Amino acid sequence: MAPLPALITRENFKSFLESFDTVLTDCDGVLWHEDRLIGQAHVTLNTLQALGKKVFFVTNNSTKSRDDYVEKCGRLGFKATKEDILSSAYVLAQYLKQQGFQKKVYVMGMGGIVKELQAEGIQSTGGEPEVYDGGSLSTLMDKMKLDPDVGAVACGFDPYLSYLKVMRAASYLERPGCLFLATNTDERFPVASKGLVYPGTGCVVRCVETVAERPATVMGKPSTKMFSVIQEKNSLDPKRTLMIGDRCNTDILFGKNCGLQTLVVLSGVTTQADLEKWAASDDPEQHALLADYCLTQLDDLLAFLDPKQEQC
Ligand SMILES: C[C@H](OP(=O)(O)O)C(=O)O
Ligand SMILES: [Mg+2]
Repeated sequence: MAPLPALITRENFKSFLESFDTVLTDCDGVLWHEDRLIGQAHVTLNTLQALGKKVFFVTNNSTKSRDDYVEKCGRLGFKATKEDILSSAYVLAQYLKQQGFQKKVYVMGMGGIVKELQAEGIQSTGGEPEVYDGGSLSTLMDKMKLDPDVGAVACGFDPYLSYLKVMRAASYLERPGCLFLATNTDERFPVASKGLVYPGTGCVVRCVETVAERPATVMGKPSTKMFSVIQEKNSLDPKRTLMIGDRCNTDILFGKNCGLQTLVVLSGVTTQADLEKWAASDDPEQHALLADYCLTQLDDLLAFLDPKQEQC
């Protein structure tokens, strides 16, 4: 057994608010679902910023560049500069920069990865559809040409996942020293409608890992790399930093791996039933998924915050 996350109430709100200086907030499932704002998440963060809290946006979503996220945040009413945004695509490009990587990257993913690599002067190939045309495997082998300059494979969310792309990635990974990087391994996107399930980046990464017979190095949450990149330009006190997320095996685990306070919201993938299952378990790995605090959704805080910052 383990204690459930504490609900934030009028009684404990003041001590909660005074316990942190910085917020790291997840995006999909906390702030928005694709392009749809979740409640008044923007008013909540803007109010916290007006109270002097520093806010960083930390997303495993590699489909967009930081510039794209600055535009999205502005459009949805959030206050964010490029320096406030950490995406898994940005962390991947920083990782290769720190490795002094000079070759080319084969990208299974979208524009976010390509743009962040370009920003660091790193060349890439891939990033577009490659569809199997029904030919024999030997025909495929004859037709497939590999780029001699590729020295790394980067797997991100790729809606054009295909047999040929997995074949290409795994073939590059046969090369001695070829790096194998993944932006994240989230199993699903936190968008559920009409009983449909939206596969996340995890299916792309696990597919290539299976064929390559080797694990990828994961850049996004729960890895602490995202926090290390923030700390290169800031000196945050982990104990006075709050991580807010909707997925416990990435966001909350990331917060715990970095020594942060953690708050889970139930507006994304995690449900109250999940929390009760993990709390009732005897498995320490399930206990590790339990956050310090819980809210149904982020803007529940507005019940205690006055958007005009007149504290109750
Ligand atoms: C859903 C997740 O994005 P995040 O919740 O980290 O913003 C992802 O892109 O797989
Ligand atoms: Mg999320």
